Amino acid sequence: MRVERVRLRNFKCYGDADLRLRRGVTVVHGINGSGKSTLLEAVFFALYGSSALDDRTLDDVISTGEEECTVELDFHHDGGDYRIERELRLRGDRATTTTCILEGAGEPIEGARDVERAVSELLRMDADAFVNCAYVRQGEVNKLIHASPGERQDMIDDLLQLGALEEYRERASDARLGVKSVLDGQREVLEDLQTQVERKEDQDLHERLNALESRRGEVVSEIERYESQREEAREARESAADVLERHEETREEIEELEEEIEKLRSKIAETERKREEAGEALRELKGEDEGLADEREGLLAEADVSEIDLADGDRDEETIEDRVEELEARDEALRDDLEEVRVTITERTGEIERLREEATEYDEEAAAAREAADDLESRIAEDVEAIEEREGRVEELDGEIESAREAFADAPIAFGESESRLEALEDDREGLTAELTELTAEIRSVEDAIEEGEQLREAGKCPECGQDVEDSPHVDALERKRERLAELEAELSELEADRAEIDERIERVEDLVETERRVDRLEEQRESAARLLAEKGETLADRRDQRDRLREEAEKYDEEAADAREEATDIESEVADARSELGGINAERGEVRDSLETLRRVAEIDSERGELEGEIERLRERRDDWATMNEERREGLSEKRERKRDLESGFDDDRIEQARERKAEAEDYLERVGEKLSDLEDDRDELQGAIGGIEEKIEELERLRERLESVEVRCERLDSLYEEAETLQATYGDLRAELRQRNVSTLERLVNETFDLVYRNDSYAAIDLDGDYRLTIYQKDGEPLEPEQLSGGERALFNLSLRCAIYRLLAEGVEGSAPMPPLILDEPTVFLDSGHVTQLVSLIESMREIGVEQIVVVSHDDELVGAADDLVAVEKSATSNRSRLERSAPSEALLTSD
Ligand SMILES: Nc1ncnc2c1ncn2[C@@H]1O[C@H](COP(=O)(O)OP(=O)(O)OP(=O)(O)O)[C@@H](O)[C@H]1O
Ligand SMILES: [Zn+2]
Repeated sequence: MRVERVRLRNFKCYGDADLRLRRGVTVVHGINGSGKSTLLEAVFFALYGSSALDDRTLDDVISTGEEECTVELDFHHDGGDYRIERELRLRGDRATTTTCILEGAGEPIEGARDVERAVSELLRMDADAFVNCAYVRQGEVNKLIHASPGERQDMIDDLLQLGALEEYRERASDARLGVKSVLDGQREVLEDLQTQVERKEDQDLHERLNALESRRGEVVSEIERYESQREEAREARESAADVLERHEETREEIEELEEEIEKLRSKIAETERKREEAGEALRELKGEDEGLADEREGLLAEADVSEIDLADGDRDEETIEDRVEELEARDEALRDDLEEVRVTITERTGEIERLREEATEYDEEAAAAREAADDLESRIAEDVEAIEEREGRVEELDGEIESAREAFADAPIAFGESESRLEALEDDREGLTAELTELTAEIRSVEDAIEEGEQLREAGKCPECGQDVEDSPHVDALERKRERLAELEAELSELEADRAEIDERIERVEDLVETERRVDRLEEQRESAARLLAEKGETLADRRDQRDRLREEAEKYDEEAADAREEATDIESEVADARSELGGINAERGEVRDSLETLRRVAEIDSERGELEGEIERLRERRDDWATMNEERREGLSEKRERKRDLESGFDDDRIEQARERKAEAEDYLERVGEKLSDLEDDRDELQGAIGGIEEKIEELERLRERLESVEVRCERLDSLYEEAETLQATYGDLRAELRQRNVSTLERLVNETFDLVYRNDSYAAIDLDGDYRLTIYQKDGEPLEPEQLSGGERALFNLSLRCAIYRLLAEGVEGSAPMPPLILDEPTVFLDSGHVTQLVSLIESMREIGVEQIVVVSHDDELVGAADDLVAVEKSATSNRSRLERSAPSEALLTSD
């Protein structure tokens, strides 16, 4: 067998992992707790399910915090490819297997139990055998050595398939013991039956039976005798009783007859009385009928129903009914007409009222229109007045404007120019004022110069340059300055005259400006007055139109009112007609109703008379019946009287006395014989019981004999069965011992060879394996050692050697070869020093050589790592706490050596 691929999801510490394994040695390494062992466990779990979990449960397998987990395993075995898939799911806090399927040769197998059985058969190993042989779990390296010889024997026997023979031997032994216990039971039964038969045979049952039967015969014949006598006595008593009874009957009959005769007589009298009463009633009824006939005649005479023939005696009901129906129909029709006319009157009257109201409304409307027109008329007069007044105002304003404009007639400027003229004049005046100021200043400076010059002249100096005057060129300058002053003063007065003139003109122009503004204001006033005038004019025209329209409307309303009144009058005459029609209809209806009443009464009388006739007829019939009845009764009465006479004549008192005596005698005898008989019957029943008891005992004896015979036969058969089982058991035992002996010697040889290979240079000479798989190790000096006495490392190697030997035995085949499982070792080097690790490596090598296709080892050891064909690194992510797998080849050299 070879694992090809393991896929895990949520299996313990694995989230998602997928690992392909190859032939050869694969070493799985990684730090503590990274998930190495879990990987191997997963393979084991895939194959055997919960059997691989020891005392743990399925929910331990699912990663904590997850709900489900899957394990898939692909493997190759004995030429075929197989695949197992398991899926677990948490339900509450318990996990269950939801999918378990084994696919490979043939139909897929489903269900945990069937898959486990199939895998055990396929690998020839159940879960126990797998951990004893193929899978060395962590810390279990010494398992095979620590096991007791018995356990070891079981393990190895199972591996070599010898277990089955032991099982068969045990089954044969169970069968033998089963047969034995049945046989013992049957023998006890046999003995018991034999003593019972003997005891019964000693009791003389048949003789006792004969004696009892002859006594029973005697008692029975005596009973018969008494019974026949009793029968005779009974007959005698019966015949006497008969006579007495008949006598009693006759007496009773006579009494009965007397009673009946009395009863008949009173009934006849009663019926006769009823007949008379009926005659009286008949007479009364006839009188009533005659009265009704008279009434009918009277009614018909006074009623005017001549169109039909209703003479007395001709009581044609149908004719009357037809007539009544006819009249009712007429009444109905009249009622409808009446209703119609009434409705017409009501409607028409309503119409008249409505029309009159309408006329009044028209009158009101006309009055309102006239009033509105009059209103308008007075407003029109007011308007005319206002227009005239406004026209006067406009004229007034025109005059004012005209007179204001006249001011410009002799003015130098035209209307509208005054403002600009005023501005120009003011500019001129400003210019003149500036010239004047300048001139005044000049005059002042000339006057100053003249004054200075005069002072200098008085001092004899030149007024111009201060030199002596005589020689000064400036002596004449003073004179010129005086001339200049005169010139300037003349100029000044001229300018002052100009300014006075301009001032005067400004004053005049300012007046004109004022006039212009006034004209403007007046013109504005005039314009607004004219506009108002025009508006008034328009309003006046509108009002006149409206007034005319209102007057026209008033006239139209008058006409409408007149029309409505006329129509109302017309309808009034219609209503009067309808009222007279109503009177006519009512009168006719009264007549019809009277006729109807008469006819109905006639019909009533007819039906009453019909009833009376019926009653009269019935009474007559009953009277006749009563008469017949009484006749019959009278006949019965005479018969009964005759019968009574006959019976009274046949009485005989002596015979009756005799019969009484005989009856008393018979009764006395019967009493005595009854007692005797019951005693005898008791005797007989007792005898019968005793006979029954003995007969039963005889039958039981027969049955016991039969059973005894059959139990004897069964015991014989069980004896031979027991012998067969004994032989079978011995055969299986012998076969197993023989096979085991053969295996043991082979195994011993193989263990020695393997151990030799590992411990070649050490101090051990040989290993001895006896028939019960007891292991003994011999040192070189010939001393024996128990395996437990070896050192830890030695024990580990020894154990592996033993496993290796078992593999080789499997490989060489006991009964044909079995394909070998992979060797799976979890931390096998724990107890080994480096020298022995080397030996372990060579042991592994030798396993490969004998044909173990696949070896998977969990180890930290460098040497083992070095010897691997494939390396699988396991590491756990610190963040997700999930393990991860990575496969790598250790070196090219190792790969090529594969
Ligand atoms: N159901 C589970 N869900 C999650 N983690 C689990 C579950 N069961 C066990 N583990 C964890 O799996 C981890 C791996 O255990 P495993 O025995 O495979 O480690 P290892 O690599 O063989 O370590 P060592 O070298 O110590 O033998 C442990 O840390 C354990 O806590
Ligand atoms: Zn001078």
